[in-house]
Amino acid sequence: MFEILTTDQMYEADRRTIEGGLAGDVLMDNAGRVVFEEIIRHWSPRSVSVLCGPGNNGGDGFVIARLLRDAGWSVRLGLMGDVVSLKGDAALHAARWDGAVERLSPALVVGADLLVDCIFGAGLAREITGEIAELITTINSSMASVVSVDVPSGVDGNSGAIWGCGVKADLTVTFCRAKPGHYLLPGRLMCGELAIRDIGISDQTISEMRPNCWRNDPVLWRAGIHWPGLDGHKYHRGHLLAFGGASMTGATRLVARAARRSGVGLLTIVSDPVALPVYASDTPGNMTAPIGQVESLLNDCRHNAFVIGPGYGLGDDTRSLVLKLLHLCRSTVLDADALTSFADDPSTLCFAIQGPTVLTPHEGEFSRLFPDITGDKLTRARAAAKRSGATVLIKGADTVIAAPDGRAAISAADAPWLATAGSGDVLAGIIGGLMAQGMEMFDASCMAVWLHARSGTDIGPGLIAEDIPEHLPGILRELWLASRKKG
Ligand SMILES: NC(=O)C1=CN([C@@H]2O[C@H](COP(=O)(O)OP(=O)(O)OC[C@H]3O[C@@H](n4cnc5c(N)ncnc54)[C@H](O)[C@@H]3O)[C@@H](O)[C@H]2O)[C@@H](O)CC1
Ligand SMILES: [K+]
Repeated sequence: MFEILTTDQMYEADRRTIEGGLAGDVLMDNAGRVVFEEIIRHWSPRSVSVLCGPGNNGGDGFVIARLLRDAGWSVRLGLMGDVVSLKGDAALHAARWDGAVERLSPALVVGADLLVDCIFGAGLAREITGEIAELITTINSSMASVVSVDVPSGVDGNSGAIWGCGVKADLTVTFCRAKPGHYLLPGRLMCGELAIRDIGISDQTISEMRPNCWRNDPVLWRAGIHWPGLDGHKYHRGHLLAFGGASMTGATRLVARAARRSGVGLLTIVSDPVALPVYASDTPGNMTAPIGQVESLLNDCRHNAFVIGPGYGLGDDTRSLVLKLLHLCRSTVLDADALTSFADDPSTLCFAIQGPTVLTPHEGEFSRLFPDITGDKLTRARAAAKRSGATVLIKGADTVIAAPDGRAAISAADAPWLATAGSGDVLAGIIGGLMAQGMEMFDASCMAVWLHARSGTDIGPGLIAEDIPEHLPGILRELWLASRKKG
């Protein structure tokens, strides 16, 4: 259930399922039935208005209305357009509804305790205007609970964008697999609780769609974790070089702490000599080295991973050091100043990326580096990954991680507490720490985002960035114990 399908993939899965022998009207009946089940699971009987659009999303509404009425609920149904204009399975299920069909209007909202939003689903293709826009405004300002079918009407299933206006749901019931728009902002904010329900489309049909986008979950990357063996040596767990700024020392101290908590064997902070005492006194396990020794440090290939950018400072020196690191083709995480230093010349950065490299921009850094790449976050992350050859992670409440080969994951975590100073530095440190231990760049990025988000939800209000590394051992222990049980 972790795959995320585009609306076209979902249409194709429906088509193949129907071709495989499950009639379309049965599929629609199944769809309506799972929504009905979710409704009776969430609410006791009350007065319901089912709001149906002109397509198959509306067709689902006729099934839901029938099942609710058969269960004894008081149901009104409104339809956009005429019943005679309905086609295919929607027409068939409309014929099975023998209650009244009202005109779809704000009048249906009055007196209803529950609204079932079946206006538009995957077929929404243009801006919502006029009467339907007014209806949506009325829905959103009513006191009634709202269930959206497939997607909240107005939300684009592929991008999460809103076509003019959108229904704000308490519960969204979607079928088979989620779509990007369920997790990408602003769509995600419109969904409320998300229920993903099986309607009879097989797992095999889904795998034939070759999905390459997932909700970020341990299932994706847990097999790629490099747990130390009993005979493990610290050098088997990598030696990360974290490049520290001369004045903003807090950022790299957080990078270092997070990398070490993620399990890296050794860590050296390399910085201007002026700041070394600060780094050296931070915690006894950190090693330090002056930037003047960088050549000899880099000649030692046991230094197998680098993190540079947080608090490092902008400019030519940063740029040339980054290019020197990239030339070595070792695991490299570029964040903050290491990215912004290339704002005037992003193609030089992209050209230099040959080895396993992760870029971790927030939205501002992303647009400075890839000003011509537009669209939703998933599309942009994929385009930037393809162009640069790096794994690109665009941070935010809906963090997207994209690999150059097109694979992508979207974080579905609910951790607003992570929006705090230093949180991004910690994330860069975890990624670097996992890559130093040998984890593949996409897996390491996904795992780091997940650990970071889990820490955010576990710690909750009051979280400061310093808390996150300290929280990692408990979560890692859970993952480790789970891996031993499976083995
Ligand atoms: N066999 C299938 O394909 C299944 C489809 N199902 C449902 O079918 C839905 C998709 O159905 P459709 O492809 O018919 O699409 P929709 O029902 O989402 O909407 C398409 C209709 O809305 C109109 N429309 C689109 N944007 C509009 C706008 N801004 N203003 C006014 N009219 C607009 C289109 O002209 C078209 O008539 C899914 O979301 C799901 O709910 C489910 O029943 C499961 C099975
Ligand atoms: K809908």
